[in-house]
Amino acid sequence: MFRVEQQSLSRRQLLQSFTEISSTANYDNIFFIQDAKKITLLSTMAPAAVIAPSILSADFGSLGKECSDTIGHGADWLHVDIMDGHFVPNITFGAPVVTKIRSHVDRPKEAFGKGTFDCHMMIAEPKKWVKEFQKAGCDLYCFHYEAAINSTAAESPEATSDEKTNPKELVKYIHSLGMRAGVAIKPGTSVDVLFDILDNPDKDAVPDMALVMTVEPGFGGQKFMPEMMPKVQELRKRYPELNIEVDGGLSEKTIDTAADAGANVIVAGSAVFGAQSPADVIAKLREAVNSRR
Ligand SMILES: O=C(CO)[C@@H](O)[C@H](O)COP(=O)(O)O
Repeated sequence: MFRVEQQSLSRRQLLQSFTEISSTANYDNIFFIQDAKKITLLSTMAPAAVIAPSILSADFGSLGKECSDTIGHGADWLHVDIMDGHFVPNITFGAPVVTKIRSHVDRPKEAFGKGTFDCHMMIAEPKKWVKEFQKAGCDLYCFHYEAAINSTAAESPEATSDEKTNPKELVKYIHSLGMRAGVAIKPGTSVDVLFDILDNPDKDAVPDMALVMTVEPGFGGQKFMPEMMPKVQELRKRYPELNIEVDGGLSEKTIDTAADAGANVIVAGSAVFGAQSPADVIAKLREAVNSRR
């Protein structure tokens, strides 16, 4: 008869026999299925910190160099804010600029590796631009739930469609083009909308990351909204291994609140690009997250 058991004292020794487990595993969150003969590991560890500076706060006059310098300062990913002036009241840049800056940063060697371009698509028609951004070198295409459900399912800027975009189908489409997928929610959107998307038994349709906005999307340098933390806590409770990204107002002052709630992917624009030592800020943000694993 199988039973699920949470080990206490012997947990660490037990885990050391699983050679594939890293020595930094969070031993508190590990569950096993155990019977007389065998013990099977069910769940490993909370995901490690990922620091993703938002290049919205970089010097756009030398964006390529800003990107390579930021990776050199220890950033894991670059958070690339794409704004269309419709979904948000600001405009940044499109795929041609992403193509140019991509050549300044080595492509990640593995999924979610160093150099990942985390494209945060604050655009009204997310399905239309998937192929363009894939060609430009985007690794992780993160669209807004609110934009998807209010937009059409046309697959290119030239195409038209009356059909509405289904977020699950959009995730599948992004995956089919070899990218990772993220789904973002604005401050006014309930976290509940993500559960149906994340609980899908069709794994191709399940996003690789959830982004909880901690400011209204559109501009850098805004004040962090701690009232968004219950959304992060709920996601972390339900999905211990999910990449949960927070974006807006993250700094050395607010990181503890976000890390306590369970966020592991930290976007920071003005805090990194406005710092005397971006490397120190990146290291402190990372330490705050990893110290809670
Ligand atoms: O998506 C956005 C704004 O819409 C963010 O990525 C900001 O660029 C973050 O900037 P800071 O709040 O960290 O300065």
